[in-house]
Amino acid sequence: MTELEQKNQMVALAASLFNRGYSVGGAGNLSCRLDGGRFLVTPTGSSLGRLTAERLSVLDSDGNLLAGDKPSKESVFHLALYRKNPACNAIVHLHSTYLTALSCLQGLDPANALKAFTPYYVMRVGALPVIPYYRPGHPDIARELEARALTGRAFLLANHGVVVTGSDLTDAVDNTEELEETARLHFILRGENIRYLTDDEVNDLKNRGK
Ligand SMILES: O=C(CO)COP(=O)(O)O
Ligand SMILES: [Zn+2]
Repeated sequence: MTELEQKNQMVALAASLFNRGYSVGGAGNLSCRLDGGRFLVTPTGSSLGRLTAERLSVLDSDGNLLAGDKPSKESVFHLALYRKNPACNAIVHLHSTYLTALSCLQGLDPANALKAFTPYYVMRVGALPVIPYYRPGHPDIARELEARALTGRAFLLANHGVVVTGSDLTDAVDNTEELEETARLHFILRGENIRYLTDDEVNDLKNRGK
């Protein structure tokens, strides 16, 4: 894909998320790797529904702005995840409704906030570790994510939202949609007697991939 195609893809996927209610206002940010060790990040304060290719931020690996508007205040944690995990090529951060609701609950298992009850959750995400609360843009979010970068594909930011990685931007978006749907089902099924997948069933899915 050319750089312009990557930019146009980010604009289109962000608009698709916005138009289906996965983000509201100026919340959330997306990023992906570009060639030459550079990164494409959504500008700070921008609505995911109204991005333009020319204004997307292009950063070097130290976070210096090479082109476009001022980058997301969360670009520090995006860059930390890329630095630590070479398999991560794209990141989606959202305040989507059901995952954010989940992030506000007391007593979540810090190792996994969502126990598996459907196969696609296991195949795309697997587990959802919880990062303690820090204000948006706080540098310690990057430190916490970096420490867990190799242990999973998605992370719940307490009282804030979610961070989801992928092998490319469409993969990261697909992982995010699957995860948000799983959180929605979690709330729909609250109070019901759920049959969770067994450890054997989960391991069988992990060995097969997507
Ligand atoms: O979700 C956000 C902060 O956590 C949005 O911040 P930015 O507008 O700087 O990307
Ligand atoms: Zn946020």
